[in-house]
Amino acid sequence: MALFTQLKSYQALQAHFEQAKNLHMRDLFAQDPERFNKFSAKACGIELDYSKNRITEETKALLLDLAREALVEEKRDGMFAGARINTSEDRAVLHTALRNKSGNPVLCDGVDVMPEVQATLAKMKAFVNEVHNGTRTGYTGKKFTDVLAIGIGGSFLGPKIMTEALKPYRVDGLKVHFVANVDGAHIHDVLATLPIETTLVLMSSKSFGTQETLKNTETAKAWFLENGGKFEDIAKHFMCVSSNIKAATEFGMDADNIFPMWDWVGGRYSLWSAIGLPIALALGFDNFEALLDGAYEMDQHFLTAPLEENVPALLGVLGVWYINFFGAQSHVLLPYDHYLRGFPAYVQQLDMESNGKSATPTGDYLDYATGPVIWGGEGTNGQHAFHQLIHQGTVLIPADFIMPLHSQHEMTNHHAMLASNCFGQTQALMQGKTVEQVKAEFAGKGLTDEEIEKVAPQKVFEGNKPTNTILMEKLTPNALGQLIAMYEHKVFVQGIIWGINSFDQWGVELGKVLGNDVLAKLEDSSIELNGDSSTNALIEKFRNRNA
Ligand SMILES: O=P(O)(O)OC[C@H]1O[C@](O)(CO)[C@@H](O)[C@@H]1O
Repeated sequence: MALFTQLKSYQALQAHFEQAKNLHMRDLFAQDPERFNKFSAKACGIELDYSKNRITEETKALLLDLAREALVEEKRDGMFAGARINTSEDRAVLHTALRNKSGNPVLCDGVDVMPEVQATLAKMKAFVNEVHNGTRTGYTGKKFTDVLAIGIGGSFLGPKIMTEALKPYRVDGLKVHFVANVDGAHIHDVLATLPIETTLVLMSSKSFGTQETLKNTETAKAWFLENGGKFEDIAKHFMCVSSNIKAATEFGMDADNIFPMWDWVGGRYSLWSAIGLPIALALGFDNFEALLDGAYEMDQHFLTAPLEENVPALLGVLGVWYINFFGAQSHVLLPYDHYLRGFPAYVQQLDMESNGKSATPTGDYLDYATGPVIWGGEGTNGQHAFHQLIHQGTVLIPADFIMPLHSQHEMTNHHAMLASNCFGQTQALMQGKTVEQVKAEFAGKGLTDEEIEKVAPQKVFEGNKPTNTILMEKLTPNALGQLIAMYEHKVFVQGIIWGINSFDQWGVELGKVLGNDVLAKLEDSSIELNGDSSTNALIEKFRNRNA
């Protein structure tokens, strides 16, 4: 397969870019009252307004040619059908099977994975219901009141952020707490609030080999044993989710307390598996099912909608337009919903761990940009902080504004005010403010021409800043499932266009290996310091910190 920049459609886009880069969206809107209708699309419950992008109909057609030439549709079908597209780990990529509601089999190496998926969902459901109705209790027979969920990365962000996002749907009587960081401060503070007799510890680690998670679980176990729990009570209080059943059993997990997952589920795509148990415990199994249903609906849209109306595909190619032609290096997510405030951090792992790559699966180094820096924060707070740079800074930052039309709490006029800020921001970013408008504002204020000349450029907004507005009726479990799956598929589309493997994460490995080497040296001062002078000096400082 040719590299992205060698594709015919890439060359066509490059030629088109030379004139498209000079267009201003202000003019494009003025010329065409139908622009919103032409550049908006619907995917199940999600509506995408992408009219405030620096594109024409020709740009859209050329970008979709690029997606077609890169074989996005064929590779999408391959992923859903269990092709081993994660080549460096020789794995299929089948998170979509975890929410497959079609009743059809999904084959991985000729074996249908659906019976195992369904059996695990049934086990999760039974477990969640037993915890909720009190038939599964702690060692003193009392109903569980708290869950301590331990995990990191994909075994933490999804469960934590989605539990937060769906706060209004939480069941009463069971609090879910998360610990990820190996900084002892995190688990210290959480354990201090937990009652031993009624706390369930749920450890999530696909590999069962992640240092932080193992350490935090050992600490939780020690806390349990030191505060009244007995060794024989551990099985009542400690559960885990892992694809490494052997390591989990060796660690002391009771075989019945292990929820399986599979190597064809990537960590950052795993909240749909038993990794999502904290979500199900916090919200009830029906709400977890609704999250899966929403993702399934988005899967169907991604699989069947023509690219011209395919929301994840459109988001994907628009990102490529800014990254590879305009040179954008970051992309900002701005949820105008307090409960979605953690969502940018979720998409940050999803996108950056997937597409932060610089070589192809066939061994070519890339000479073009791939995944951008993903960042963001909740609106309206960001408007009073970092939006300044998006409006008037020197770098181009495409933005996704995410806005539910209904609030979870219809407080007087709050929601109209929130929406007005969201829509007003995208309008300001698009149209900007010309120097003529600025000068007209000075008229009659008694300023000299010289003073006006000095101040005016600082008040000019260039505008022409691209934004997508992503609307949904309300942030329900179903809508959230759709939203997450939409971003998963956007990331997939971009990875295919760039010709990279979006499903491995070798970039995190070196740090883990060197971290273990350093730990040995910190714990045993007889080990010779044979690294670079900086790392040696830092280790020395730590070794001597009590001297
Ligand atoms: O679930 P595990 O195996 O503990 O891994 C946790 C996380 O670590 C990573 O490998 C990154 O360090 C992520 O991809 C993964 O989600």
